[in-house]
Parts: sequence; C-alpha cells; structure tokens
Amino acid sequence: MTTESTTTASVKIPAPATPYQGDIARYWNNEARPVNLRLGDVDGLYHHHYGIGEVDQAALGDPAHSEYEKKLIAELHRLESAQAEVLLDHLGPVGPGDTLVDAGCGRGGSMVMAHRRFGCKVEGVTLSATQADFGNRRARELRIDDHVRSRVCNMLDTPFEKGSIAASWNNESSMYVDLDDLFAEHSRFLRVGGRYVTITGCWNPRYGQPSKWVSQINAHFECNIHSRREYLRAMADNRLVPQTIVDLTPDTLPYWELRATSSLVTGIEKAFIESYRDGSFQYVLIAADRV
Ligand SMILES: C[S@@+](CC[C@H](N)C(=O)[O-])C[C@H]1O[C@@H](n2cnc3c(N)ncnc32)[C@H](O)[C@@H]1O
Ligand SMILES: CC(C)=CCC/C(C)=C/COP(=O)(O)OP(=O)(O)O
Ligand SMILES: [Mg+2]
Repeated sequence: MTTESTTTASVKIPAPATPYQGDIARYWNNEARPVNLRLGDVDGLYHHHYGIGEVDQAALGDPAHSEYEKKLIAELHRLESAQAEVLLDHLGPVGPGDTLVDAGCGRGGSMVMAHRRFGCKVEGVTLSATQADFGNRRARELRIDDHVRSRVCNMLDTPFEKGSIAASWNNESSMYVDLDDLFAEHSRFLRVGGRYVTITGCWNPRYGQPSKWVSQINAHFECNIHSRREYLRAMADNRLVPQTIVDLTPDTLPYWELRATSSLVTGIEKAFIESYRDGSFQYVLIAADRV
C-alpha cells in the first residue's frame, strides 16, 4: 500500500503496510506505562528495552527507607541505559560524519546516547507517530535535532540510500517483523564493512518449541518472538556475518528480579523470569559485519 492516509497537524503519516503493522502502530501510540515514563524521567533518556548488569545494592539502600522506591526506579533505569551502552559498544568505529539507523526506535533514548557518544547523525524509524513526535521533541529540547531524527516509517521499507549507512541496530524490535525481510533491508542500506547489531529475546531451539512463557510474552506485546536459529539463518542469507554473539540471559535476570519487587510491575515479569530460568528463552546480542 502506498497511500498516505492520516494527518496530524501538517505531518503526513504513511498508511500501515499491513493490518498487523496498523495494530502495532496503535499499540505504541497508546502506550504510556509508568515503568517506561517514570524511568525515562530520571534523566530524560526514554527506553523501551530491558536492563543488564549487577544490581548496585549499596545505591538502593534500605527497603524501609522513604526514598527506596525512587532509588529502585533510578537503578532499573541505570540497568536499561547500561544495556544500550553495550549495544553501542558493538557498532564498531563510527565517526561524526557517519549516519546510523535505529530500526524500531521507540521514544529515542538509544539514539540520543549514540549521538552523544559518536557525534554522528542518527535516523530512527518507528510505526508510532506518538513515539516519533516524542523523540523529535526530546531532540529539540536537547538541541540535537539537526543530528537526531525520528520518523514514522516501516523498517522493512526505508528511504535510506543503498550503502549509505555506517551501522544500524534493532534493540528489542525485531520480533515484530519477518527476519528475512528485515535483514535484506539492513543489508541494502548498510555500506560494505558496516556493522549491524541486535539485542533481542529469542526462543531457544534446544528447548524444542516456544514454551508457554514465550507464548505469554508474544500475547502480552502482540509480537512474534523468533528462534536463535532463525536469526542466524536469516543473517547468513542476507550478507550479515556474525562477528560476536553474547548470551546476555544471566546479565538480564537481576534486572527482572529487581523489577518484580517494584511498584511498577506490569504482570509480565514472571514470564521473563521463568523462561530465562528454564532455558526456553534467551536474551542475546548479535553483532554482524555487512559483507
Ligand atoms: C519494544 S520497542 C523498542 C524501542 C527502542 N528500540 C528502544 O530500545 O527503546 C519496539 C519498537 O519497534 C517498532 N516497530 C515494530 N515494528 C516496526 C516496523 N515494521 N517498522 C518500524 N518500527 C517498528 C515499534 O514502533 C516500537 O518503537
Ligand atoms: C525481549 C522481548 C521479547 C521484548 C519484546 C519487545 C518489547 C515490548 C520490549 C520492551 O518494551 P517496553 O519497555 O515498552 O516494555 P515494558 O513496559 O515491559 O517495560
Ligand atoms: Mg520498559
């Protein structure tokens, strides 16, 4: 479909490519969970991904203290930002003249971090006009809107020119698309020698099939979690050669265990904790070279 349907103010929003993408656009347009907004308010970096690393018990202090919940929120946010830092660590050498693509950029927290680290341009795409507006407003407030831009766009069909992008990533956004279509598009706009990185949750082929916990996560987020095998096969078929694969499952469990004790629980914590513990689900980083 190529028609442009909706308009908000004067900005034209492309019609969703499929009914499913329309569902996902609505989902994220309506999302305003405190677990995301309150964490983002800590320092103005708004994430829609999870955290990694050890919990700093000293920073949390005494659970009976009146400030404990505030400290817990800051700690969850610190772990989410640490996750994004690890993703950026794997993008390879990026210079200020380069352009990066954040595929499925959410509210844009990782894009701001990437610009701060590399001084480069960062282009984000999301299905949600609310998220794109939010990200662009933050970029204006930070006076980096000449370098950081979000747009409503299908990550499977982007306007970026062939071979024009130094590095690109999907941070917890690849479970909404067909992986062959996704990697074909990254491969098209990445320059040869460029880097692709994903951090994702995937089901573990060693478990057999997706567990009931994985099915619960799919239902909760209206997504379709792929297996680790599918990632590697689709990369191999699309000129993306894994350079590094890190199993981040042990690193993300402390985040979930801490989150399960907070007032901001959403009800999905048990599914993540149980599936990571029973081995049916894994949290992985894959960094691949575009060859
Ligand atoms: C869980 S959020 C992750 C956001 C961001 N990567 C982060 O780390 O904060 C998933 C994102 O994927 C986006 N998304 C899903 N399918 C998409 C598609 N086909 N094209 C562009 N964005 C998509 C959603 O709009 C949403 O912004
Ligand atoms: C690892 C997997 C399977 C992720 C699914 C995609 C997803 C919804 C990520 C987190 O978004 P969020 O930050 O909006 O979620 P929450 O509200 O739970 O923090
Ligand atoms: Mg979140």
